[in-house]
Amino acid sequence: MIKVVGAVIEKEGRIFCAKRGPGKALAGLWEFPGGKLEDDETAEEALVREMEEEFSCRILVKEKLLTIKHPYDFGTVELTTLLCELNEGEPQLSEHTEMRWVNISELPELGWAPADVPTVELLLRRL
Ligand SMILES: Nc1nc2c([nH]c(=O)n2[C@H]2C[C@H](O)[C@@H](COP(=O)(O)OP(=O)(O)OP(=O)(O)O)O2)c(=O)[nH]1
Repeated sequence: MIKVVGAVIEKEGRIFCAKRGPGKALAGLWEFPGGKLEDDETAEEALVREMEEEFSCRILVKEKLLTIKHPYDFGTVELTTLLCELNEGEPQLSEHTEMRWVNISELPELGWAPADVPTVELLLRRL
């Protein structure tokens, strides 16, 4: 099981979305930025670390949204999504090809990593 955490960062009704870079699993699909948990790390700690490493910004975790298992051909991912806000700095692009702040109602228009779809649906229901 590959444990992964993703940040649903909200600002004024928009959500921060990132497009996975080339040469990785699920390249070219949109995701909630984050990554794999390291040993002995909580989901919250992993997410704060990943946002600093990949986007050079500091986030504040507000609440857990959901945990879902998704079987891919390379293994099963257990994705936990956490609702967050930006605390310090603006996200800077590094490993991803593109980043966007998207209105919640427009989230379904992006091509999402399959494991992210239940979180997108949850956000739409909470509108
Ligand atoms: N970060 C992230 N990964 C996701 C999401 N949805 C989803 O299926 N995944 C999958 C893609 C990858 O197989 C795995 C996360 O790997 P990653 O490549 O982002 O993690 P990482 O930065 O720790 O990885 P690494 O390249 O250092 O090994 O989870 C999502 O919303 N965010």
